[in-house]
Amino acid sequence: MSEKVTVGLLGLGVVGSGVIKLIENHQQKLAHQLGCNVQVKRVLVRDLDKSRDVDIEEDLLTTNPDDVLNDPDIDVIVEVMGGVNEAKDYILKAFTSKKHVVSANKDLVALHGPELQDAATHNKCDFYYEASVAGGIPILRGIVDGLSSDRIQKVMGIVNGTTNYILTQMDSEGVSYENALKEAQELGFAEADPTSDVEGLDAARKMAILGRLAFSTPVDLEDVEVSGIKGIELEDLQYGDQLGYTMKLIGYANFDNHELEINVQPTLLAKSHPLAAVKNEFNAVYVYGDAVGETMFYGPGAGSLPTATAIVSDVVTVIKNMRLGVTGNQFVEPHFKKELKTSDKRYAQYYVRLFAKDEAGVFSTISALFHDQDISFKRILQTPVNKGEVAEIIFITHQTSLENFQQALEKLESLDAVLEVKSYYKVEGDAIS
Ligand SMILES: NC(=O)C1=CN([C@@H]2O[C@H](COP(=O)(O)OP(=O)(O)OC[C@H]3O[C@@H](n4cnc5c(N)ncnc54)[C@H](OP(=O)(O)O)[C@@H]3O)[C@@H](O)[C@H]2O)C=CC1
Ligand SMILES: N[C@@H](CC=O)C(=O)O
Repeated sequence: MSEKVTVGLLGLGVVGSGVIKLIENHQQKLAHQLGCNVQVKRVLVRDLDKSRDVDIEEDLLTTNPDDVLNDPDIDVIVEVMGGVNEAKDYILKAFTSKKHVVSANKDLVALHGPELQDAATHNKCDFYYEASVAGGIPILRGIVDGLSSDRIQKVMGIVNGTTNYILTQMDSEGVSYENALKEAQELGFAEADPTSDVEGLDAARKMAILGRLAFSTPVDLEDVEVSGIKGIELEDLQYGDQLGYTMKLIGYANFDNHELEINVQPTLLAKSHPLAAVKNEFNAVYVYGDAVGETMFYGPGAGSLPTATAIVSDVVTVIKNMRLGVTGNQFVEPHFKKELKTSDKRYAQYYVRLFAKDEAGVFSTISALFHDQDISFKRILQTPVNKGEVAEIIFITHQTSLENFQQALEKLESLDAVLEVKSYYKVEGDAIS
């Protein structure tokens, strides 16, 4: 193998700048472990005149993708431009030109990962995308290599740094939702359009990728039920806190008997739960395997250098494969068929907050209604508001099927005494009361 391996970069934003810095700053270590230098040869950007967060020779930059994709000297393409269609085209072109690809693009991998993998295999190229899930945490390697001998049953994670940052800032610093989001954007955690962060879609994409790899089953993005953090009110965080819970946007995937439950939703976690301690832009993924039991992977889930670490580590793997004359990937050939779990088989506890007329017997009516659905309450708070005319009632249920909970909720909303069901969230773990 030659004395240097050349990289073509597609994108020089938050992550791309980190890749340049990391390759430069760790050149000695990289050369030592690889026996060759790693050099970035061309960089695709949209705007040549934009000021950059990194020192880079001007003539490395280009707005013509062919300058990168058709350069015969470039061995590895690093795609950190984001978006779906153009990025997909460029990656397919790279494979056709027999170039290996490393990508951070979860939007693309969640939607077209299997197709891109097929193209990579067909062209005998590597395709790695560690940075697409949980930024700097080597979770895909952890699952595909570290736990390859085990049968993974459950994956639960905080996989979006932006929403975790917002919830932490709202909860512990009393910062408003809008200001916390602005800070997350300024710090470079949020996507170019942060809607996908706050509406849970970014986390859903990561859960689709995790689900595929953890359970060796095909998981489509549409399989993931999603709700985001937009509607969460400060009151829910405060009542949650009072009851011993912390609000987190949780990605949840469970696979047993070929039945898959996979979703992303705001969840009240018992403060004793290991994921409850994960703050700000940090991510953590909890993996439960048949043999290993509980494991947790923790670290920065977004940001320039943490994400660059995952990317450059993928580049190192590619170069090691080149040296060995083999190709590799993060892919696990799906060998289990799956059905999505129906609501009668999905069990959880729930938090409900509602306003009701503050009249005699109202709470026993509500409790009887839930009892009829086989649901009992484990914690209750009741506060008079509006000079005692209205009661704000908060309760947490014991475990119930989603089907029973949804039916109870529907009946609750039609009760005369109930003025408004304000919010309801899944609850995970047991708070110490
Ligand atoms: N930010 C983060 O913490 C993380 C991001 N990711 C993923 O990494 C990828 C990059 O994210 P990030 O660095 O934050 O994004 P940025 O928006 O900061 O950077 C995107 C870069 O790509 C260039 N670019 C975008 N579209 C085109 C195009 N059509 N043609 C040429 N150049 C283009 C932009 O050029 P120009 O600068 O000229 O505008 C810019 O340099 C995304 O897929 C993201 O989801 C993954 C993990 C963490
Ligand atoms: N916007 C994403 C960036 C990393 O994937 C996040 O906030 O986690």
